[in-house]
Amino acid sequence: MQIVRAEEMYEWDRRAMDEYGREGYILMENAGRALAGRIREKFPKDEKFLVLIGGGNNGGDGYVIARILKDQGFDVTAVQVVPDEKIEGDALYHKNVYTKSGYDLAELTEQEWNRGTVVIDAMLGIGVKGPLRPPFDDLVRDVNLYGMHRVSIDIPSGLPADEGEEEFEAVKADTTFIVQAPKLSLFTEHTSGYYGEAEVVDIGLPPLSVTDPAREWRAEEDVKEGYPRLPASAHKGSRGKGLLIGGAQMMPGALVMAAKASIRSGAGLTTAATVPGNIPSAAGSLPEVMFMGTEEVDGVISGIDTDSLTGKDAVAAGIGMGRKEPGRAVMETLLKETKVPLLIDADGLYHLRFLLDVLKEREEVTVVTPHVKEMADLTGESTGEVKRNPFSISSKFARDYGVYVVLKGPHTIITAPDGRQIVESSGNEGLAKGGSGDVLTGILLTMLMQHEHPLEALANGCFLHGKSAELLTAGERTVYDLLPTDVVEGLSSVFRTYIKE
Ligand SMILES: NC(=O)C1=CN([C@@H]2O[C@H](COP(=O)(O)OP(=O)(O)OC[C@H]3O[C@@H](n4cnc5c(N)ncnc54)[C@H](OP(=O)(O)O)[C@@H]3O)[C@@H](O)[C@H]2O)[C@@H](O)CC1
Ligand SMILES: Nc1ncnc2c1ncn2[C@@H]1O[C@H](COP(=O)(O)OP(=O)(O)O)[C@@H](O)[C@H]1O
Ligand SMILES: [K+]
Repeated sequence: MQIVRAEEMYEWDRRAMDEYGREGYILMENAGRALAGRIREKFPKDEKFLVLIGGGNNGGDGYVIARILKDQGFDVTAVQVVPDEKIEGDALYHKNVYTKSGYDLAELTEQEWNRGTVVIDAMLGIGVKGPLRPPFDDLVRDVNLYGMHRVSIDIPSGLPADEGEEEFEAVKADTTFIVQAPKLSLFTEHTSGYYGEAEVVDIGLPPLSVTDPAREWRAEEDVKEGYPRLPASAHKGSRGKGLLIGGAQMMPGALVMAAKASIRSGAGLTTAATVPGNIPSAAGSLPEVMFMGTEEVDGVISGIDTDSLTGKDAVAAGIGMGRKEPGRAVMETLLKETKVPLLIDADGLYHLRFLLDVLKEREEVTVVTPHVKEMADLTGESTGEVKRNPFSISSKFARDYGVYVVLKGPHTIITAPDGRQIVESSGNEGLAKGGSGDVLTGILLTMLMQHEHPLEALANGCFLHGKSAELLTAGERTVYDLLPTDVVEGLSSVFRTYIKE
């Protein structure tokens, strides 16, 4: 499903009209009808609806919804919250249809606020600009104040559609029925909560690609389709030989979790390279994994035998590695000498910020997997800026350095060097625990070895990781007690439910 900026949504609508011969008022009828259909399915007939209608096309959708719900016998009070001269074009057409149907408009009184049980917010859509002007400033506050179930049409009124906006006041919706395609603000941290439960409603616009390069929200079905099959003739070489490098003396756990995740997610053979002191205990808990000692200074990795890179299908480095000086040279060697896909995570990202010129020179596939803070450190932006602009900041970094970026969070944004983006939303707050990222690294290492296209590999890996958490917390675990090691074990159910033929 395409994710759009406001201007791309307008472009989609414009092309539907200008190039595909669809009339604007018919598109609005279709939109309102589809939205009313979802409202009807969601709410019982004894609800009392208060429809608030603004002065643009969002209000036009509101007129259609109010009419259709009334046609079908629902208890609806409709209020136009702007003066008559503000209603124009397709919205005016539908206002006329509404009034010719014999339906009234009401004044917004205390009584109406108290009578309604569901408020339909069709005041402002993606056309909102700047701080709210009267009467919307008070109306938005009132909608949030009264105890009705709040249903926003397309977008909670006042909320920006795109990323980047810092100051706004908006309806805090319980439910948002998004028109045709999700907007960027559904995925950014400071705005996504305003949508409440969000559902995208297909209003029947012709399928046109309006985002270039593509920006896509992953659906579960896409995962199965793009997942490489495991033939009966598979052997360990064909499933991938991976190398994981990390783990300082005080941090052996990260590497153990990543290695376990790597073999559980299907790697043929995983080798873990770490400081020699960690090997006896780690090897005891992971009999399927091969271990290799690195050079060591002060308990951290200070060098790696580059022969160990030969014969590998992918390499992941940086987890639990520590931030001491010797790590930087190790990362530099890896960037220069790894001729297969190289994934860099955690402390590896810390060192990477001093090696950006080396990164730029590197020609083979490189993946970085930062969370927001690591992304901020890599780019020199503040964490606030990264949170507000995750799409554009990821995209710029990916293009500038020719890398794949996995910006982790509740909605993980995966960007290819050409700017294509996939949003993976599986997972839940149970994953907000030290070690979740290490598990993801192990899974992604395996995915990179088994998929033809890195973008697909990364999206599928994030799906396995997130879905494992979801399935576990739907069953025996809760978001409170879920452990990263559980997520590794939970991979079996994800494969059984979503991947297996
Ligand atoms: N066209 C499409 O692609 C499709 C559009 N569709 C639907 O149309 C919606 C977009 O409609 P839109 O473009 O008419 O804008 P919209 O959100 O109604 O706002 C404009 C109104 O808001 C006002 N206003 C703005 N800022 C304000 C502020 N700060 N404070 C106060 N007022 C402010 C502005 O007032 P003005 O500046 O003119 O005084 C004007 O009256 C979209 O969300 C979806 O629901 C779908 O049906 C199908 C595809
Ligand atoms: N609230 C959340 N909802 C969904 N996924 C989450 C949430 N919090 C964290 N995650 C996921 O958990 C992982 C955490 O990675 P990271 O921040 O590197 O953790 P750590 O460094 O502690 O291992 C990422 O894949 C991220 O997408
Ligand atoms: K709205």
